[in-house]
Amino acid sequence: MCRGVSARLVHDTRTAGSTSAAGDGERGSARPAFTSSSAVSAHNTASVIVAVVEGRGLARGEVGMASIDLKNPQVILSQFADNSTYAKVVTKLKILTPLEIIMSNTACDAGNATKLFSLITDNFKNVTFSTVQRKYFNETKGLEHIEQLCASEFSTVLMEVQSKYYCLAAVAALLKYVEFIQNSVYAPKSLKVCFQGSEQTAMIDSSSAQNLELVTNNRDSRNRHTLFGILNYTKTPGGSRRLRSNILEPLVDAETINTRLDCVQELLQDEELFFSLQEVISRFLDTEQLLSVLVQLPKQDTVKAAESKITNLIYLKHTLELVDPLKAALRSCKTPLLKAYYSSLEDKRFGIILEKVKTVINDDTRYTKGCLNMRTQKCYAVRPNINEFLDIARRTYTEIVDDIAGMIAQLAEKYNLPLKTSFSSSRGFFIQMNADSAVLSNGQLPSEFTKIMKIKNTYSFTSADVIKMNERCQESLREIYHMTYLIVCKLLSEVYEHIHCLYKLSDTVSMLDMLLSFAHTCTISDYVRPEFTDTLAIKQGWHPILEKISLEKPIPNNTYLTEGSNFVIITGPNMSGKSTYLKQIALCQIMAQIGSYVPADYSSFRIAEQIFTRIGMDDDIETNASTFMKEMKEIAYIIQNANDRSLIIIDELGRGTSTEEGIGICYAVCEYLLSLKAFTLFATHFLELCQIDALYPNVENNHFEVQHVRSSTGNEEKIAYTYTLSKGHTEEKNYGLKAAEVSSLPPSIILDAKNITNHITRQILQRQRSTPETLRQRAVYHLATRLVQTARNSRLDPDSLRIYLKGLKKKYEADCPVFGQTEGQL
Ligand SMILES: Nc1ncnc2c1ncn2[C@@H]1O[C@H](COP(=O)(O)OP(=O)(O)OP(=O)(O)O)[C@@H](O)[C@H]1O
Repeated sequence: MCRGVSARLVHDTRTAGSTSAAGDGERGSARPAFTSSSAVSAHNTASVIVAVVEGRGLARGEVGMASIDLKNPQVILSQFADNSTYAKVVTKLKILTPLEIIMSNTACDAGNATKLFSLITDNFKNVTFSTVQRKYFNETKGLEHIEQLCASEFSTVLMEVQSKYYCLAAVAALLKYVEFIQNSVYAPKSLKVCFQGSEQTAMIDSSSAQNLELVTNNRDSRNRHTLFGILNYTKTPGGSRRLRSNILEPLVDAETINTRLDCVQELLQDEELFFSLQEVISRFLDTEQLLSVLVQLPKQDTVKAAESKITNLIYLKHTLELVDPLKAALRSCKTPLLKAYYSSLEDKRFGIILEKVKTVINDDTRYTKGCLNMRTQKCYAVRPNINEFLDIARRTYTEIVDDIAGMIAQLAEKYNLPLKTSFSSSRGFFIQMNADSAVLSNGQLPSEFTKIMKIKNTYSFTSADVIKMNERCQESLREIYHMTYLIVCKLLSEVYEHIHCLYKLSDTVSMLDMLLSFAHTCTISDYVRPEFTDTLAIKQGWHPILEKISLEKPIPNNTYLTEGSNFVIITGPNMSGKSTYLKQIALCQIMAQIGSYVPADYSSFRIAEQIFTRIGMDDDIETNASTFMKEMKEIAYIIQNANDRSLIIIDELGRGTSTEEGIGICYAVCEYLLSLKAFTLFATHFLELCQIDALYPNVENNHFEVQHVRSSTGNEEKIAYTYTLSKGHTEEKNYGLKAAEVSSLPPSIILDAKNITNHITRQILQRQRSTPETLRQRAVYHLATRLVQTARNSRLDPDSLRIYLKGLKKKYEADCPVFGQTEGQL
């Protein structure tokens, strides 16, 4: 075991289960030198293995990744330059939710872990972590693997990756590792391989995904009150996986998003299409997993491997038989994407495979629920007269099953008890009896019965004879499976060349499932189709998760951000609705960018390339970071990564330090963000910050209104929340003190606090009152930015536009220096 890893594992108090051995890892030789910590994965359903490798020396920071889903035979390669926080690597890994991460042993050589190694092991404490000798990260081998394993329709990926050494090195180690743990190899030309840079999707860092409760609820991980939970009406595992990954990585291409939205619209308008499609889609099994097993060639023929291949052939037949009904459901569709899916189903290979399958498999063999039913289907899957020994073995099996039933009937007669023959995959055949309808002598079952269990009012037990018969039954079943397996393998080898059409099918099914799910959500709540422009405008939008949680519909609010007004400060007393409003905007933006309708009366979005949030949460006890340090880290991350196309949500900043310092930090951060054209929404309790609009005319102040209601006695005043956003900053003063009054603080302290607060407020306001000069600058700025926008929207040719904009800049820069800076890139 690599010392670095073992040291860490002891430190992390994780169980260290080593499987290390030397050797070159070739087939038949000693195992490759893999070192693994056997920490149980938190994600029981996780099935993705990821290999990560980083360049050395000058290439440090260049990261290659390769992942494969054991339930979906798709290899995803990526390579990118990351900064010193390795935010991209961590975000990508969080999205993949790996079962296991593998890295080179040199990443933790002699206890000297690289920064990337430490970051990954710290961030993914519940994920199994393994190291592999560096020699397996071999880019030449990686390229060979891809050439050999990639299905021909995806082979253009070779052009994309042939000079991307790090992702090729990662894939070499990954495939070697999978061969080792699965004891199987992938069939030649069977894998879907694709390259994903980090550009085609919007980036949402992992803490923003957590703040916004995109896929996991912060209080209870099983709670469905997340964006994923409210959008997930999918019927297949593939559809649900697709929805989840889309939420975490929304699209950035408006055209693609609009083609999805067209489909959702058609599904909403055509009820028959919606219901017929939903009915067919819900009959599909996990097509991706099916493909995964079909393309793996076991290195040893075990009964388990045989049984699973037969099951998968039955699933394959079931899946192929759904192609025609799916086509029929899509026949009259109108939108381009649905039409494209319809044409993809016209692929002749579906028919060819099904015909071949039917020459060997009985027509009435199908996927059924219940383990005994499925066992019978597997036994009789192959047509009679293909192998006479198989036919004999099946007759024997039937006789044994009949004998067991006869034997239990005889026992029932002998003891005059209502005995039933039952079956479970773990016990095989056994006896069951309803306790209420049985009369037992001495209240005891006859001594012949063993392994007695009673659950509620049902007894389960067996007898020595039944056990013996079960063994005979298993023996004949093994024979049947073995002979069937040989026939199935021959059949599969004949259909392999056509099997890649299933990649298209699984893609079609998961996408249709996700789009149906979006349409389904709209039938439950009144969502609207979003538009994509240069403006973020939401009319009467509401928080989609709050709508599900609360009994009444949330109070809707408007949002408006545009280039000339791209920074909104939001103020209001505690509990007035600021955080909810901020999260609602980010959630609507994500919903729009995945092709879903959004909770609003009207909505228009500017595509966001990155969505950042800094939302005040409790201290992170786990990482022992103080509130303040956590805030600083999060804000530093935003500053390092934000660009002109970002959406930035900041919910309070500078809380963990003194007020003056807090205001200072907020002010400096705002000024930096104001130098970008990003859309920023900033909620704060520091009312001093609202004065920044005097200097920066692209800043808008909004606040949440509250009302003051007198109690019936007229002695007390209470705050009533309206959750309604209004222009300007809040006029509410000392609401913290009002909250303190309700607490048990002594009245003398509250009185002192009020006096001191009033004094400081007067001083600050005097210093910051707007001068006539700043008011004039604001007016000039508004006029100039409006002129810029009008010119941009006009049909001026690029040269004339450039000259006109230059002229504007020259004319207004002297009167309003801020205009010169913010519109400097005219
Ligand atoms: N638009 C709305 N409609 C109905 N209820 C709302 C709305 N917005 C917020 N609420 C309710 O008010 C509660 C408090 O809202 P929120 O946490 O957003 O306030 P806040 O202003 O951020 O408070 P603080 O400043 O203390 O963080 C929410 O939990 C929610 O139940």
